Amino acid sequence: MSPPDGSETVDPVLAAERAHLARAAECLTQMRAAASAVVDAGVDAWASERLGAARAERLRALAADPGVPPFFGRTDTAPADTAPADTAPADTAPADTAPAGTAPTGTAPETFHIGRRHVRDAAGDPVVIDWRAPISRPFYQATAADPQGVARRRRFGFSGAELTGYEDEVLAGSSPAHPEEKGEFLREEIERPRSGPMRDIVATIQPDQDDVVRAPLSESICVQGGPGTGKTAVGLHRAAYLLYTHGGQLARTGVLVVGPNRAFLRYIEQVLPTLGEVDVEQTTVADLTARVPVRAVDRPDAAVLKGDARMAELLRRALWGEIRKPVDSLQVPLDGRKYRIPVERLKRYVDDLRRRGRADDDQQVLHYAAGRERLMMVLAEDARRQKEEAGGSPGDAETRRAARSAEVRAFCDEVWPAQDAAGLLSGLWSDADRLARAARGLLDDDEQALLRWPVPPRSVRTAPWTDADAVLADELAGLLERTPGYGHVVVDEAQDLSPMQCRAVARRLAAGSLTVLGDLAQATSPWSPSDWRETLAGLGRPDTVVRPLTRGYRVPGEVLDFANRLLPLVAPGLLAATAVRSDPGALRVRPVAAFAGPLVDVVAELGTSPGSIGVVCADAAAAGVAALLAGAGMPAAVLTDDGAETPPVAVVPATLAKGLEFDAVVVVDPAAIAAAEPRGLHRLYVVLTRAVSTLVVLHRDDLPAPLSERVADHTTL
Ligand SMILES: Nc1ncnc2c1ncn2[C@@H]1O[C@H](COP(=O)(O)OP(=O)(O)OP(=O)(O)O)[C@@H](O)[C@H]1O
Repeated sequence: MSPPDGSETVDPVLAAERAHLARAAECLTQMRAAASAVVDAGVDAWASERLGAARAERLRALAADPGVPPFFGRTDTAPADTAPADTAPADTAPADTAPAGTAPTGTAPETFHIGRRHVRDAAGDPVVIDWRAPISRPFYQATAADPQGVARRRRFGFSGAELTGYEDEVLAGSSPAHPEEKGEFLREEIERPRSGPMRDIVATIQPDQDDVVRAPLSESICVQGGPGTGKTAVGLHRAAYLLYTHGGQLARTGVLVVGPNRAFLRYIEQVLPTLGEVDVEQTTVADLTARVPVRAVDRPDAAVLKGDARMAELLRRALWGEIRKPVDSLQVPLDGRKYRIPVERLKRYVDDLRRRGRADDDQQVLHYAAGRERLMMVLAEDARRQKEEAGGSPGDAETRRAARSAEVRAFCDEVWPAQDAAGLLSGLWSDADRLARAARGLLDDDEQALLRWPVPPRSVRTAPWTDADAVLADELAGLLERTPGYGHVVVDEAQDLSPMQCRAVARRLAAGSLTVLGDLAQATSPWSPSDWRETLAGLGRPDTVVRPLTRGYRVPGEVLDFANRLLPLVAPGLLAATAVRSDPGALRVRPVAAFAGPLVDVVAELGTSPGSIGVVCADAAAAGVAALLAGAGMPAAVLTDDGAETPPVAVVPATLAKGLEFDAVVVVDPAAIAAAEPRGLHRLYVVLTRAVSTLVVLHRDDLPAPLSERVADHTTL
């Protein structure tokens, strides 16, 4: 490590790097001034508005957060046989013109400072290279065995915006890095106390993570990774990378990030803006499918059934079953006369269109609502043909009028009635015969009974809609009309998606690609798969390659090993993640006679160290735990799923803990967490893997079997 800031000796390297930092900040200020000074002279109002929006966008992208330094790393290239000079940073070379992905060798040494965004000087020469540019890749990928043209990699340490130190790794033409230096920055970065939302990991992305981040846009990827292996971080950085690399294409089609709940979204939502990407839509499946006002909760067996893939066929039948066979001929008015279409021809028209609604490809299929419109036009065109055959020449406007005529409308209302998703679903749940027709051969009588409302609601709006109903209404909406798709979708905690939720995400995919993130060992929903095939097929990308991430960054080894004892029970055969850090004091397992006193003591003690605190307990206990801690004068409150701010001491209902992390975690009554739901051990596995620095487990009852072995080793309180 370099001398810390304020040491007696003035390190010339540090001084030179600080000068470069100041220069980069100055150049960024100039870039911002130049962007805001552009005027839209000589353009019309529309173009001016567009340019204004583009400029605002560019200004937002350039807005420097004073806490975020313009660069975090540097690579020095050198001719293959030349050792790097340990001197001040040379002026950066025109890095953008270097060959993609490799630093040049056999040429004069070059220096590239790597930062969150590109910074150039007044002459247009790069001062900082965007981390996503091809030339930045060796910063993440180079090793002593494969230096990729990099002679030395330098990582910078900051305190706020002030550059306080650096760590060098000599890669080419020399021995590997000094062992005591390598990895220090990674450890410090991980252990920096959390005081708010999730941070980006752009300075320390690891090679296996970088492979996922930079995979081509055309490639759909499924990342299976144990707790804290960086799946969420990698998915978000991939979104940022793709937007940088395929900006034009993705600006049109968009990128969507789907997370499990609003508490999780709130935790991750700042990562992409910090990386300069403000236009990514981040949402939950519930918000994506909010087609009906949810005001009720399904019985567990009903929820399971409503998430089942059979529901897709049931709904398809229910909707297309609304179409009736024409029973009589039709008179279509055109230009003052009526033209008769015989019933056989009407049947053929309807059948042809109905067949086109069966195609599997959502992009090719004729959607129900479009089919109705099409039928109106087909009928009007039939009349037009008849008139032409009789020597007339009706125009387009007349034909369109015929398509809208009362006669044609009445016919379509009868034969191909207009539908809306909520109304149709309400009809199914209220009308046993209608449901039975759609469910024939798919669901037995008991299953149908599970779906029906005991009392028909007074109106569609006030019906007892549930989350699972919303997903079904979204499926129907997707049959009625084409759902707009995104160019790339990142879906997190995907192991929990029901088959019907998978379909809802797949509908948003259009022709785009997918990044699926998840961990089968953390699967807590009733649909949880034992391998990824089913989920990937449900998401419409069955050929997606599954890539493992196995290095655990969040959780210290002692804690991860403890939680991993559950793995043979929760996910037999799954490769366990191994922690990159170890801390013998990180795990404390403490048997207690009652929770109240020890809990208050432990939280008070943890509160003396900086960082976030999460107290995780069974959902039913959360209010009581929060009241207890608040009563003892602590800033504790229950974490909610409405996206509200996380309290300083967050009392986390176990079912909300997924995806979250805290510097210190207290797990209260693990036996109650495990007993609270059918996949309670999976939930416990999630809960035990949320701590970055310290995990305290308070238990009154025996711990689940694999956890109680040798547990005395960790009983330190
Ligand atoms: N390369 C890295 N450098 C620094 N920190 C990292 C790195 N990779 C992951 N982390 C940190 O480790 C923690 C866990 O990452 P993340 O939440 O993305 O993991 P995950 O695999 O999604 O976990 P889980 O499945 O348990 O929710 C985060 O604080 C993240 O910032």
